[in-house]
Amino acid sequence: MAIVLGANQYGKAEVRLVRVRRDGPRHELRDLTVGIALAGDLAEVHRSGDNAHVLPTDSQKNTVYAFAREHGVDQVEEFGLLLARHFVRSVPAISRARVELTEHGWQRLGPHSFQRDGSEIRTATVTVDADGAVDAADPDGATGGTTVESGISGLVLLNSTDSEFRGYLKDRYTTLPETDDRILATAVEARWRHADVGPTDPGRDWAESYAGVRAALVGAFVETYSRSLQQTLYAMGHRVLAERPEIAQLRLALPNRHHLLVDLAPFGLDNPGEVFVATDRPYGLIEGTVTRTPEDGTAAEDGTAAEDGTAAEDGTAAEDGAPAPDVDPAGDGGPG
Ligand SMILES: O=c1[nH]c(=O)c2[nH]c(=O)[nH]c2[nH]1
Repeated sequence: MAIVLGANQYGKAEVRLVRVRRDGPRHELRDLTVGIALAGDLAEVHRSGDNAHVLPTDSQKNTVYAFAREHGVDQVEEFGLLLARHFVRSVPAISRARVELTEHGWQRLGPHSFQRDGSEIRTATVTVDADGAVDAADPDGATGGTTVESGISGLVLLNSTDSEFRGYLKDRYTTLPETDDRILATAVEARWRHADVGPTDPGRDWAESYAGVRAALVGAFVETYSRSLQQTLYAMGHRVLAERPEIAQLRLALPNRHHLLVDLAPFGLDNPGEVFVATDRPYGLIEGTVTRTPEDGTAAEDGTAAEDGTAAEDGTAAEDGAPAPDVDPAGDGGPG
């Protein structure tokens, strides 16, 4: 029985980049964490230690900083495409580059003063393979080889009413009381894939798209009378796909940040939905993908539609499926 090298990739993780634009007295700040993973013809370094095909991860890190200086940093998707295309085009052994970007927000306090935003972060994962790295001047009609997935994490939302949970299945272990009025709170973890990003597609308005998706998610959460967080999840995903034609698919992971009504009777007090304990664990975790039905209508309608969780066969780790929620020890959750 032969022993062979399987999937492999390598790169620099968690490159911390802060870019200040000082064109005038009013500075602009971008704060990113960038991860790079390169895959391709890398068998020899694993077998014999021959490094001829290996661009050092140190060089990859330097490229991030150099590109930030040379090209600036505006939209994370754009910066990711720049880097991913660069590695596939310039390193002969590399046939696929995955660049993961996380943007940490800062609010302006003054012309050169900023306050770090709360837990909300914007993300992008850009993957380019050889088809996606064709010469910009001569794309030859190619459209494959590039995927851009944008996302948001840590968007904490709360409705203090218009949420109920009742009529659920009960077995001998069910103790949860039904409720027709509860707090519904979650920290939205969403990832969405942009449709048809071609190999030379430079021209999207990523900022407008991100703002639009975020607004659709928030709008649907706020406006949906919720009978379950599952219903709210689907309403959020549905709103995004209905309003944003550029989005092909969206995955959501919604932790149910349980808020339990405190029993104040021992103190001779009533509690008409006013005093809650926000529990942090365990918490319900509601996950789902919302996608477009193909023209032939073959998509499963029973919630079993493919989730892109299939193993990649190109020597790279599969990374899809519903996004993992931010498991923040300080986060909320609970049994209710
Ligand atoms: O919206 C909810 N969905 C559930 O599946 C569930 N399960 C539970 O205990 N509470 C809730 N709430």
